[in-house]
Formats: sequence, structure tokens, C-alpha cells
Amino acid sequence: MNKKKKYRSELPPARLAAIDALSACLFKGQDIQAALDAALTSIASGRTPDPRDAGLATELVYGYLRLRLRLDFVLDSQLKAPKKTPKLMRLALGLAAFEILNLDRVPSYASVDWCVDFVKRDINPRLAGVSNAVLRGVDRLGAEANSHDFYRQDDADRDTFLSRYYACPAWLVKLWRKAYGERKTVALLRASTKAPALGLRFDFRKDGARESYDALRENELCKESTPVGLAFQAPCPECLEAEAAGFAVRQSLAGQQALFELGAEDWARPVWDACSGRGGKTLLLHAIGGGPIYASDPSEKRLSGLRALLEAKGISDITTAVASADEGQVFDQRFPCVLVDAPCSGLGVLSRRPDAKARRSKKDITELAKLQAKILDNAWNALEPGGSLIYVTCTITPQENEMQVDTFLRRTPGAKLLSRFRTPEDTPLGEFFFGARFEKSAG
Ligand SMILES: C[S@@+](CC[C@H](N)C(=O)[O-])C[C@H]1O[C@@H](n2cnc3c(N)ncnc32)[C@H](O)[C@@H]1O
Repeated sequence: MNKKKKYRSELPPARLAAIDALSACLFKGQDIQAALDAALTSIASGRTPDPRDAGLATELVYGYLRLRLRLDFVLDSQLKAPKKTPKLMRLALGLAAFEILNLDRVPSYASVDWCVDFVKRDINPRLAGVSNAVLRGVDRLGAEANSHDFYRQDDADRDTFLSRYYACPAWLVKLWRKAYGERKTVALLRASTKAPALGLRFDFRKDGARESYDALRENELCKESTPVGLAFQAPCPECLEAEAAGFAVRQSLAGQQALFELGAEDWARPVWDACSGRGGKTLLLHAIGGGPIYASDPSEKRLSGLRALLEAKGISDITTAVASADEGQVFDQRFPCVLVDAPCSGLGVLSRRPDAKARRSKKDITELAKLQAKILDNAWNALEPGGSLIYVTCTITPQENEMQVDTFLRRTPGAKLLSRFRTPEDTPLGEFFFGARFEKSAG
């Protein structure tokens, strides 16, 4: 039997799934959640994966991605030839270093063992000794590797220090410091290194859901609420029960807050949700104000997810269409309210989508800002006089947020800014949304 195959089957399942998912994400550009789902299905040979393996693999993958640049700096301090290290070996070492420095319940020797065996059997036997030495070195560093001083020992400038310590690409640190200043940047960076709050949205049409919401709001782990949602510092058994009973589904509370802050409870119907995706916000709007709602998205896959939900819930007053919203008329009518939950760089939700740190570049922001501007202009054309256009992003860049709003107002006669919202920097939710509400003059 091929040695490589033999060892892969011996690698602890959660580590195997984590390495496969991270390789697919970082080396082949796949979406991390899709890659993790595929890896977990594969280790369970197509069956439902063991929940403990799935839980550990998820913690490893997301924890590693949140701290990847910091872990790389730690590895570089221990490697004699960092640039010559094969990328799969660096990934395995980084994952093991993450366990050693951040997971108290995993003994260091266990992390060293699986990683050294993996390097020996799956990468190159001659690199096993180096791997062992590097990980022992990381273990000796201990708490020092999580201290500020470790990342500025070479008199690194402030941007470099922040980039290393908070594991964030230097271009983004620079952009945030210039646009938003020191305090806000550090708050954003700090949030990006931690898991976000668990957000739930309740479906009060389900018997028992209201009681579950009321009881859970009193739970000590509950951090914030909206009229239909709650956020928890960490998943508690009662929240998981509420999900299992069908009372609630996961949905970012920061995203819910943005809609409520922009007056979602009063938006006139019918609403056109022009970037509906799988319909998280479409269903929230339906829950608080009913239909009719028109939902469209260019992604057939995402929209079919929404259609399946509508069928399962027996909702008939949401009409769907696969369509881009950046040009032409999608539905054959005008609307008193249009929601543009825009495609964006996602830099406000790095805690939930840490793969964006590796995938996004400065150039993407310019491209996305152009697309957002086109969608805004086209949505404006579909708006009735006196109607409201709502613009929402889950990112933090001036080009996609404040500047986007300002330039839209400048080039659009009859547009008035009614309100603007930004998730406060001291939010306990770990995620940041931006939104604006425009009104079209009635004349
Ligand atoms: C932030 S996500 C929307 C999330 C969704 N509203 C929800 O709450 O679940 C942005 C969406 O914009 C869609 N999109 C990308 N390009 C678009 C375009 N040209 N016109 C309309 N939507 C677009 C993406 O497919 C994606 O589903």
C-alpha cells in the first residue's frame, strides 16, 4: 500500500479534515466553509461526521485562519530556512503551533506527534527532525508567543507590529489606520482574531419560539438582542436546543441590527431585495412585516437555497428571480422600497470569514466599489418616487461605505440621505456592518 495513503488514514480525523480544508482554501482558492464541509464528509466516508471531530476541525480551521500571520511569524522565528519550507509543511506546523499556543486542552506532545508523523510520512522524512525542533521551540516560547513584545523585538514599525500581532495583512492595517485612526483600527483588529458572537433569528410563527426567545434573552451568555434575534458570547446548550427545535436559525445579530437601525420595521411593501443570496435578510423582513417581497440574486445556487426554504415554510408571497441587479429591469414593476445588501469585501466580518484575509486584496475593493455603484444606480431606477433605497455592507472600507454614499448622493438628483449606521467599535458581537437609507424625492 502507498505509504502516503496509509498515514493519511492514521492521522487523527479532525487534523486530516483541517489540513485538507485549509489546503483547498489557501492553495486552491476554495471557500473555507465549503472546503471544510467536503473534507468532513470525506473523512466520514460520506456519512455524517462525528460531531466531536467536526467541532475540533472547525475550531482548528477557523482559529488557524484568524491567527495565520501571527503563527507564521512565530514559525519564522524558529525555522532556519523559512523560505525553503514546503507550503504544506508550513501549514501543518502552523496548525500544530496553533494548538500548542491556543488550545489548553490539547497536550503539546500530542500536537508535536501528529505533525511530525505527518511531515515524515506525507511530506519528506528528512524534514521530520526540523519539524520536531520547531514545534519544541514553539512550545518553549509559551506565553511569550502571545505577548506584544515578541512581535516588535526588531523595532518593527507600528503597521508591521499590528499586522504581525493581529494577523492581518499590512495593506489592510495601513488602510484602516489612515481612514479610521488608531483606536478603531485596534478594535477592529482585536475583534478579527476572536470567534464572533453566535447570532440567532427566531421564527415566531413556530409554537414555542416566543417563549424560547424570552427565556434565552435572560441567559447570562446573551449579549445583545433585536426584536427577532439574540446574540450569545458562546453557544450555550439552550441556544442549540432552540435551533434543534426549529425556533431559531443562525444569523449574524450585527447584520440584523443594521436593518433595524435603518428602520426595517417601517419599510413599505413590496420590497425588492436585490442581492438576496440565500435569503437571510429576505426572511427577516418577511418575519417582521410580511410580503410581498421580490428577491433576486445572480447566484442560482444561493437562490435555490432560498427557494427550498420558502417551500419548506409554505411562504408564497416571496417571488424569486436569478438575476444581476447592476443593469436592466429585474422585475416588471417599480418598488416603494429596495434593499441592496451589496456584494462587498467582507472585511467587517473577518472573525466569521477569516479566509478573506488571505483572499482579498486592495484591488478587489476598487472593483467591488464599482459594482456596488452600478447596483445602487440601477436599484434607484426601480424605486418609486418617495421610496426608500437601503444600502448595506458587511465591510469596513471608505470606498465601499462612506465614499460610496457620498458619491451616490453627489451624482443622484433627488436623493436624500435619511440615516446612516455603523456597528459601534465597542460591540461585543465581533462583527461590523455599515448601512445607509436614501429617500427619492416625491416630485
Ligand atoms: C452580502 S451577500 C447577500 C446576503 C443576503 N442578503 C443574506 O442576507 O443572506 C451579497 C450577494 O450579492 C450577490 N451579488 C453579486 N453580484 C451581484 C450583482 N451584480 N447583482 C446583484 N447581486 C449580486 C451575491 O451573489 C451575494 O449573494
